[in-house]
Amino acid sequence: MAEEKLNPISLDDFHNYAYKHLPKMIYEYYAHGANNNETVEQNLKSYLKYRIRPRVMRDVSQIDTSVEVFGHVLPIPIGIAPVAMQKMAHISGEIGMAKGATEAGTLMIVSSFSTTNLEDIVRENPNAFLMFQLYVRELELTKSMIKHAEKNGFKGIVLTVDTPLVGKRVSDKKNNFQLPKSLKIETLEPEDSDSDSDSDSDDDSKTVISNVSMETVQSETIPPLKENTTDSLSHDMSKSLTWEVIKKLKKMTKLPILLKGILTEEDAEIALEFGADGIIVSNHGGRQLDTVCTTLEALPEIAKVVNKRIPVFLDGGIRRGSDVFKAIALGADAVFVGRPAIWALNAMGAEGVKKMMDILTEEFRLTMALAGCTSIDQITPKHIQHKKAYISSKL
Ligand SMILES: Cc1cc2nc3c(=O)[nH]c(=O)nc-3n(C[C@H](O)[C@H](O)[C@H](O)COP(=O)(O)O)c2cc1C
Ligand SMILES: CCCCC(=O)C(=O)O
Repeated sequence: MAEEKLNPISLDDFHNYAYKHLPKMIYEYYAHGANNNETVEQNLKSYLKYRIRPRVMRDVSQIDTSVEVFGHVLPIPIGIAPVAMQKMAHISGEIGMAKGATEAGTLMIVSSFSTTNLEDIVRENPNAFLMFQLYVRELELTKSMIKHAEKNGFKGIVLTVDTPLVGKRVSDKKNNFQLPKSLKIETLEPEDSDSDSDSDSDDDSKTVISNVSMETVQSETIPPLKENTTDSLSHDMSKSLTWEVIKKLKKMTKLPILLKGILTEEDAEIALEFGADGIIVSNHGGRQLDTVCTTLEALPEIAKVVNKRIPVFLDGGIRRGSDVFKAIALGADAVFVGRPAIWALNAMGAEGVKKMMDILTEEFRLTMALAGCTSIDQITPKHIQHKKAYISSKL
């Protein structure tokens, strides 16, 4: 019997679909996090700890949800976070994701674990607004990945700073997670041509970008690349990153460099000192260190210390328009979604991604209207309150 076409009303509908249709190993790779999944759950729950303080009688007949991000006006303050290996979710993979994002008019960050090469993503989506997520590896490969992104018109480099080692992914170990053999990480091949590897004469091709020699890294009990487990796929990611890397990256590219995975005001301050162009407050969707603070909890101290000097974004647990509203009220310039985009891609390909963004946008627009805000800059900390403030000590 032909299956009925999904008619999603909320983001949960895409998730339910993916839960039913994806093989367990793939579903759990996408859905789960590190250790007990505590942070995965708390990321979601933290939005419910805040109540909206709506203002009324404000003529909300016209609502402007647009926002400017690095000189690009986006119709909505919601982009797509980098998620690895998207062809496991849908045959169209990163091409379908970029198509859905572009049709929604928004930005997609392509993972450096992309199962589609950058040329193909861009050829199929010439108008896409794309940034490239970087895991630092050996110097020449890192440089070549950045040049490759530049050559393909990417508009920013998103350096992930929370993954010197991959978190303990219990489900992946139980399921013996492997990228299916028919798929490949397409972004890890060094450029065959014009990587201007000899442009910086002080570079040593044997060095990882962060002081440790590649030979040292190889000798640190790194398993040979026989399998496509997350551990083997990540075997050459730098474990010795320090802040100095930002200076090195800035010499390699003029593109804005955003740091993804900042959770404290101390690190936000250092990020500014080292010239970061943007911060993404992220705990990697709960996949790295379990029981860290949720991103909504971390946001206010970071927004305060940054004080609008560079944009501050947030990802983690955004599932409803009211979540977007709360993150903006606490200081985010815009937010990103990870898993919801994967579930939507799985259910309906590019069309699903566009539909998911439309649903989230409509919920966000409605939240703005019912809270009395007609533009993003009208959303302030006064529009939300921690629920504790409403609960008397007797309750
Ligand atoms: C399956 C999966 C793969 C991910 N892959 C990457 C990645 O390659 N690089 C990265 O920086 N973050 C990666 N992330 C983290 C996301 O960019 C983002 O921080 C997180 O998914 C946000 O939480 P959400 O899924 O609740 O929206 C991944 C997340 C998931 C769920
Ligand atoms: C080795 C990491 C793989 C991609 C990733 O960042 C994730 O699965 O969270």
